[in-house]
Amino acid sequence: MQDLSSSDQQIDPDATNYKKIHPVWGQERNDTRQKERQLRLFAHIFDSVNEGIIVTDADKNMLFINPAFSTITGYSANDLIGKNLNLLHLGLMDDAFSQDTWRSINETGRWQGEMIGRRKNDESYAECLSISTMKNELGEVSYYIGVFSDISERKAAEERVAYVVLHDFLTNLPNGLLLQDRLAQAISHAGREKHKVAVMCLDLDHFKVINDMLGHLVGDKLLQEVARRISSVGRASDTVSRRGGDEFVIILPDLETVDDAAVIAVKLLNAISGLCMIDGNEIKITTSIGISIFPEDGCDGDYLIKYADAAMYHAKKNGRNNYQFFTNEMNQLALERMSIERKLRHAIERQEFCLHYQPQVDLRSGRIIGVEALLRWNNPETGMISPGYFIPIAEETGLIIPIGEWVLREACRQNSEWRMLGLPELTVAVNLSAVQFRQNNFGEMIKTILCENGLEPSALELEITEGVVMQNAEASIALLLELKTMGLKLVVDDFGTGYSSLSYLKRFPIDKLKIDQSFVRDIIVDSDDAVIVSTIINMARTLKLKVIAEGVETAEQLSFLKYQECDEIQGYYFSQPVPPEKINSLLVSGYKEGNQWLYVSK
Ligand SMILES: Nc1nc2c(ncn2[C@@H]2O[C@@H]3COP(=O)(O)O[C@H]4[C@@H](O)[C@H](n5cnc6c(=O)[nH]c(N)nc65)O[C@@H]4COP(=O)(O)O[C@H]3[C@H]2O)c(=O)[nH]1
Repeated sequence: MQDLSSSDQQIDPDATNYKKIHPVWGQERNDTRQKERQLRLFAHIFDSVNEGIIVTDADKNMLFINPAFSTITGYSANDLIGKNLNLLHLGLMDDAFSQDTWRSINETGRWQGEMIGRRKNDESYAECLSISTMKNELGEVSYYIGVFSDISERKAAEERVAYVVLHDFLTNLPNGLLLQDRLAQAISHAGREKHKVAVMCLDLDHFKVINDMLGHLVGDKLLQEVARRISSVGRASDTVSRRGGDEFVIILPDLETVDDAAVIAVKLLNAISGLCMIDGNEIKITTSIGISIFPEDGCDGDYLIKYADAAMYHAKKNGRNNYQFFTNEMNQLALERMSIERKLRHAIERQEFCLHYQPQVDLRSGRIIGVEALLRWNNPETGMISPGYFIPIAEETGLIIPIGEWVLREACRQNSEWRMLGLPELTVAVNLSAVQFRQNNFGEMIKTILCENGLEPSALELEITEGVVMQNAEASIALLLELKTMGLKLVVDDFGTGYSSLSYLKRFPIDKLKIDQSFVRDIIVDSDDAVIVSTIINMARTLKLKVIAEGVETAEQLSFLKYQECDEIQGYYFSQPVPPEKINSLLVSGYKEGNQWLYVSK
């Protein structure tokens, strides 16, 4: 114990003799010895604990410190004794603390809390401190006793955890959780100051394609570079956060006018759209931005983000690389989507779905050799709803899983019914969404459905769009192989719109390419499209794949495709998608009016 008041201790020379001669004094001597032992024990505790201990007099002049105090703070007893406490704990002695806390310590006799201390080398540290008083017989404070531990490491660990919980690991930007908190603060502050807050949702254009083509490592570096560019625009008080994927949300607090947000949006578009060099790849990226404004569009943070998201969606539809402010019309669209989603949840059980079938014709024989099943939704309140509208909603909400299974089951049931009627054998092609394609046990489900309907696998063709197959090409190859091994036929749909490389095409275990109708539409008037179509046909031939052209509407388109030796066609020229009973008659009579093109099935 470092006793700094230099109190002297008297040592008893022979306690035993004393006790023999003066029994009462002997008792007193015993008590004194016990007290001495106790004192030594307390001194030992004082010296050996890990907590720092400091004792001051009533004027806060330091009297004692223990060794742990020196270890933690770096101060020796000589540095401190006789000096005032304010030398050490600036926080402890500042105005606010002294007024409130010292009063409370004097009244209640104790206080505990966390504060920042300062070591001798001027480094600050976090400590957990408790102060108690020792009073005299008159109730006046004689000593203050402070006991504290250094909690800097624990605090740093807590701060690290809090940081990880609130930040995005890839870009170190605030994540969605911190964003919500900052947005709530920005709204309440702007509400008081009668200012505006802008919420911006940014989504990179075609990021998925870059990620797929150049790999995730490049994709990640690109996101880091974009995060850096976004953060370089605007003020320090703005919050730039990453919500996941290639989506960023920015909060601009305390704006005077809506125009200020437009100015920042333009700066962001420019900042992001410069060329990026990543691992030797020159990448040009653009972004689409949606903006909502507090208080004009609403006062609820979640809604403001949703509205900015809806506006961003609009910017994408508007040709990308632009910004859009949220409007009530967009709100209307968002509400409409929500209502469709609600209705879609009950469409299967309410038997509102049916399939129409569009014939696929072999150009050499002129026969219908297959049909494509196309989903139709007839809702009693809204009437017919186009699959182009509701399928994306079903995909986003996951409803495509039960709906897709219903389509597969119904298409196989219908095919089996046609065969039982003795009609020519057809393959039925069914469209698959990305979510279905990557669904667990998808192969098993198809096996069960085929088995239930007594169909061999070659009676079913699965159409998967080029974009879906290329999303994760290596994983797609494995999935396609599994389906191919089962004996199913596989078609790459909308071919030409994606970014398939020849090397991948060679490795995909597919049977057929379906040329997207956007190329077929203009083959007669647009020489570029004509070249694309004839190239795809030649490439398919080289790779020993069949090729089908969709969206054939005119005799001229048909002649061109025949001349290019395309294998199959599908389109309004021969037939629109029709209910199944119409297919029965087409299979039997199989002709097109005007006799320009005559098909017979048998
Ligand atoms: N202008 C023109 N259009 C033609 C012609 N021939 C066929 N079409 C239309 O083109 C679309 C072809 O289907 P898709 O590209 O797979 O595109 C489909 C497909 O992506 C999706 N879809 C339809 N049914 C299903 C389904 O059961 N599951 C999934 N996942 N998607 C489906 O919805 C999309 C739109 O389907 P639909 O509205 O039925 O539209 C169909 C069809 O009616 C033509 O000569 N000219």
